[in-house]
Amino acid sequence: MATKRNVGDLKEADVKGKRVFVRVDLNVPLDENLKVTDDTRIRATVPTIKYLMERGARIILASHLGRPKGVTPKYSLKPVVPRLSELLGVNVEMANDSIGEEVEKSIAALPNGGVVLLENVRFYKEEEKNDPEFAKKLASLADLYVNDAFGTAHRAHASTEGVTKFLKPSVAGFLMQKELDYLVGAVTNPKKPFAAIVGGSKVSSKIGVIESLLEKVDILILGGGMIFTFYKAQGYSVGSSLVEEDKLGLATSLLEKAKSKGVSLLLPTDVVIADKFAADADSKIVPASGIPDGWMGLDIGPDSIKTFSGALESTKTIIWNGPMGVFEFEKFAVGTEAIAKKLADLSGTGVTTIIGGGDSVAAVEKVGLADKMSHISTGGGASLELLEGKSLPGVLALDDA
Ligand SMILES: Nc1ncnc2c1ncn2[C@@H]1O[C@H](COP(=O)(O)OP(=O)(O)OP(=O)(O)O)[C@@H](O)[C@H]1O
Ligand SMILES: O=C(O)[C@H](O)COP(=O)(O)O
Repeated sequence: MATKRNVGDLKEADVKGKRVFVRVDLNVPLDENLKVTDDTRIRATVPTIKYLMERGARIILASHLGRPKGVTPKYSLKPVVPRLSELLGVNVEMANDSIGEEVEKSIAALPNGGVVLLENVRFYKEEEKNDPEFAKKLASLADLYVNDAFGTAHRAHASTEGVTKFLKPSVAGFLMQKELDYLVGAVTNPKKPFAAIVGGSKVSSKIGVIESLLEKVDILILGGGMIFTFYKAQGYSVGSSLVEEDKLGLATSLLEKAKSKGVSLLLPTDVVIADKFAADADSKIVPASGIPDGWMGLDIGPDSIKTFSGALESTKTIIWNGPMGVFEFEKFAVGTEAIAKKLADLSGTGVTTIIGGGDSVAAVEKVGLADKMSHISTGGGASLELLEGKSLPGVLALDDA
């Protein structure tokens, strides 16, 4: 199925005085005191909401938080309200539910430019079941639908998909549009040479992405825990590094596929190994073929950083998904941070750099380089599915442009 990109535009809609149902992804991390620890997703919703406020819309925000089974106070969206209100410069009203009479009353009393946040839609099991009756109840709250929840667009749930059957027009918000422009745009029509960097823990979770990218890229760089499955498939000893024994054949066939497609597939030539999986492990640098028994590879080595950086210099578009090593341990974050710095430098020279969600975003943020990249996705699972070439139900459900 082709990935849809040309979706209905919010700017075409007449919103003054209208009740606008905006699905956002406010699924943010909270600490044990229910304080928001990363407000990226809250900040990312602001342009769409402010646009609607400025045009006198009456804004109904809906989101999920976590994966609650029924009504669960620790998954309430209340902790999001202070930061959201601060960013928008208005007092966002918190509803005590996502459907029902009380909610309808709050919406009826909402002035033009006012904002109400509904309670976690996943407090109803009907949300994830994409129950049409629940979707209809959500739809009845509003006059039009805006989906700005890119991070949840891979879920066919009542508030992301079902609701569009009962509420028209159904258009994309600005964040959704930006994510599609970068992630679909770059992959379908990249400025060449086009490179992808894929890391993370396991090859099994990235098979779809690697296979899909092999059809499009000129250079594919692999790092992270998955490289040891490739090494073992080539006959190297890998000590106690992470290996997926049942994926050795797959690794070989991916290497062959790259060759037949003329893709330059780069594996690290040296690795940083550790005597245990710990922040304070003893470590040393060895060639890829020289990992002794009892040691495990936790990062790419300096020669690999040099080779990868050199290869990236010739490119015009780079997509990165998944860290190069166990970046949560300072000692093994060097490779990931070096790649982040390289991408930040290349962005400054006009290369399009896209960070496709998940842990690589956390790594880029940790080193303070997020604002240097062309685009940082707010979606983990959603961006992976897009890079795999899949269509997202929350996008398919929107009106065509
Ligand atoms: N050599 C390694 N050995 C073991 N684990 C590793 C290694 N290199 C990276 N990792 C781990 O991989 C994890 C990230 O893998 P994952 O596949 O989840 O990445 P991601 O795609 O960025 O995240 P998401 O799945 O959320 O999109 C990190 O926690 C990191 O510590
Ligand atoms: O964080 C995410 O990936 C999205 O908010 C979707 O959440 P989910 O994986 O619980 O559906």
